[in-house]
Amino acid sequence: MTSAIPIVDLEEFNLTKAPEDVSDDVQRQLAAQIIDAFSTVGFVGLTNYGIPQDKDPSYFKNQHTNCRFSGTRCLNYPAITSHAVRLLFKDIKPNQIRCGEHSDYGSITLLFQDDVGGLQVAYLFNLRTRDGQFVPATPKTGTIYVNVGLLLQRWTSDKLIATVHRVVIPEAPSDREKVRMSIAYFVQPDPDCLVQCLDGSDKYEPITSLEFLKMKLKATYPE
Ligand SMILES: O=C(O)CCC(=O)C(=O)O
Ligand SMILES: [Fe+2]
Repeated sequence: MTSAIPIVDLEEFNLTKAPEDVSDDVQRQLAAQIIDAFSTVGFVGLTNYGIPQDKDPSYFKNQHTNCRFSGTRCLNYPAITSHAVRLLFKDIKPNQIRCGEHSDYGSITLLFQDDVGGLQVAYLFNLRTRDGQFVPATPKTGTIYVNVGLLLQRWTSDKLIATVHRVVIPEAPSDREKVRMSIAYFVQPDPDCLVQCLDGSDKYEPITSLEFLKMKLKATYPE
């Protein structure tokens, strides 16, 4: 079965203007269309990867009926001109960080990136010791990049490992002199969904989706 991926036509929103010159209403309409598109695409193609055969294929879909706790983040990484480099930085080191290494919290993340590059994912040689190295997640036109989140790792008792990723400043001056934009949609199961190991093991304590999200947010943003 194929499902059409909704298209948000940015032309309508005249994004050639500076963000402060686009009215709040237009920005709100655009955000609403993007969120709507993400929640329509929903939870794609996850059955059969670490998910027991006896699970109803709609099992995950049924745990994602309410997108109120899923989040959208629009990221704008400013251009770094040679002039700014001379003024502000002595030099830009290879792999200088723009967004530090982390894994996302939810079940999956759908990420749209432009063609500037810089996103890297950890390729783990050894899952136990977590030895590995960062490799580029090169942008491909017409594709959505998907991360496995920490909650899905817990759900599948580590059969699916949460993607460790980061964003670095591109090495080529022609790339870092461009603005980089990405849009991430963090898919979160329904708040009261009880996430317990699908293989029946007790590797992780059962926890509701909302409790897990709260725990992660609290650790990231302590009061
Ligand atoms: O900007 C990107 O490509 C990645 C952003 C990201 O990983 C995040 O917001 O969690
Ligand atoms: Fe992320």
